[in-house]
Amino acid sequence: MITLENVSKKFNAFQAISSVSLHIQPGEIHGIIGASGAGKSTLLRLMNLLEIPDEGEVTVNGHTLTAMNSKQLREARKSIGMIFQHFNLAANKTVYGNVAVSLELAGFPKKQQRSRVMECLQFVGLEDYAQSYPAQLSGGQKQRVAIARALANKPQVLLCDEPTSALDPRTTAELLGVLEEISRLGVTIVIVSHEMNVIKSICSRVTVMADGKVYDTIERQPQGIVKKENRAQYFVDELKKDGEAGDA
Ligand SMILES: Nc1ncnc2c1ncn2[C@@H]1O[C@H](COP(=O)(O)OP(=O)(O)OP(=O)(O)O)[C@@H](O)[C@H]1O
Repeated sequence: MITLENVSKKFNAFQAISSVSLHIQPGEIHGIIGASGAGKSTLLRLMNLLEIPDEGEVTVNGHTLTAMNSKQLREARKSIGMIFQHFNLAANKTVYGNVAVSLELAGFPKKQQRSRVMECLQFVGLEDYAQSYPAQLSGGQKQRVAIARALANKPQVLLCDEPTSALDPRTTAELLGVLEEISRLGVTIVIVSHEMNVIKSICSRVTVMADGKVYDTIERQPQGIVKKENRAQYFVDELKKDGEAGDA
């Protein structure tokens, strides 16, 4: 679904990505993990050409993005959604407006916009918040709006850059559940995270990055998402665990 062939990227003299080749299969949830500065976010941004590689080829769903002109690239990007750590919502637009704008930019037929926006908000459980503004929402709800926006154009690929890093553990688990549902729709998901529990819970293949290179790619059985019904108890349980480790 996504193929990088010998992709490199420099920022001034700094080699952020060095000749990376990677193949992400259709329908998988692929994790990218590594130390801070290893090049994870840059690698993700190379997959939709938010960063233009200095060398190498990027192909998504059979289309070589690196061979496209800007008009062709705009068209190809409709099939690639993206979400970010800090949600990147427009503060002056309602929840509805934030989702609608991605349809407008993509030239989606006006008459069908309303039903598509509401369908996406329903998918993420926010249909009652259509007229709210981002400032009125929790972090988890904001990320759901960002997901609804990313899904509006029915992408085949969803790129996620540290999607849960600003969220508490319970909200993280709920968000990962939403990503699993999206995966079940057949969308290929790539998720950059420095949180090992996030990667372990939903990823079936994981690329470990180090110094701008692929250190290894691991196939694994996702552990599943541990959902805690009682948010306060989650914190108590975690703190007690730490105490036990200290006593040992
Ligand atoms: N636009 C940019 N201009 C200059 N340097 C950059 C730019 N973007 C990234 N870098 C540098 O490239 C390296 C890789 O950055 P990247 O954000 O991809 O790493 P990361 O593994 O995602 O790190 P983190 O987990 O801290 O977000 C870092 O040293 C970073 O400072």
